[in-house]
Amino acid sequence: MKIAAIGECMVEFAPDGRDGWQMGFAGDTFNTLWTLRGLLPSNVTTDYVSAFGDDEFSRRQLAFFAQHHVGTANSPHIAGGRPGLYAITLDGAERSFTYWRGDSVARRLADDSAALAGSLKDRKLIYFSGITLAILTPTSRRALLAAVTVARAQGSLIAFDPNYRPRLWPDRAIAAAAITEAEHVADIVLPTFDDERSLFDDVDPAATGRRITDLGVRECVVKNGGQAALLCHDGRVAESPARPGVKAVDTSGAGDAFNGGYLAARLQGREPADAAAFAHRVAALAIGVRGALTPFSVLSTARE
Ligand SMILES: O=C(O)C(=O)C[C@H](O)[C@H](O)CO
Repeated sequence: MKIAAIGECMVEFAPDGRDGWQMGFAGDTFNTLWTLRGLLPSNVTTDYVSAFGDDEFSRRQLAFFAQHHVGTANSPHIAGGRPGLYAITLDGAERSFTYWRGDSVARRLADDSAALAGSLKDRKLIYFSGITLAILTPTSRRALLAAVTVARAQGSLIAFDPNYRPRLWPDRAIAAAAITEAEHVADIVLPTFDDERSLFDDVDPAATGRRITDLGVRECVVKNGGQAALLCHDGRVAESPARPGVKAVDTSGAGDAFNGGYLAARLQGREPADAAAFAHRVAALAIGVRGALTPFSVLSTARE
């Protein structure tokens, strides 16, 4: 089995708990792919599709990928390019992000459409997000959606998290239009209710689920922080309760880890309700560690 995620992995500065920072690598779609890598058998080919630079930070990033058996398929490696950077600040365990990513090399991930098509070929699962869309020019965004559409027609399962980050978009209407367009080519949509409320004025998770399934999406799980997620599948709607009494250290990447847990379980043939319960368990592990990535040794404790 071959899976891929498309997007931007940045250099991450996460609070180290002693008034300093620890450096790592993270980015929403990478966090989800990482979770899949940690949960799925080692013979699953796992590629992160992006664009990479050639500076010291790019070299370290690629070494980090290689060390964890994450490939880069046909992603372009661009001379002079460098990764974006973000820092996590915490208010208690609740995270917020500061970015330095205006000229990050990942913005060029769809410039070479032949390379992109090659990277997406023969994938069981392709995962991308609203952040992937937000970092691209309108032309590159069209190229990306065209490539995903072709891959879907050839049999890939497409999963998408709208992951709305207002600061990355020129305005709300452009974000709403691009995200809705992506949902039209997705089989599984994994939104977070707070994002959807601020982008689409949804009144509750049920409204989010309805709006997305009305587009023809067969499977949608609306995450809602520490509360129950809403599972909409084949016309049925059910709540998936969150785990009680989870102690949070850093909520960064919780939704991404949930997505990774959900998709890993679905790829292994588990039913949506079972997959969502598993995903809550994985997300609970993710918020117990600093930074957006959960070590594989911790992820392995999510399995029964
Ligand atoms: O906000 C982004 O663009 C990121 O990818 C940083 C974080 O790792 C991610 O948002 C966590 O969900």
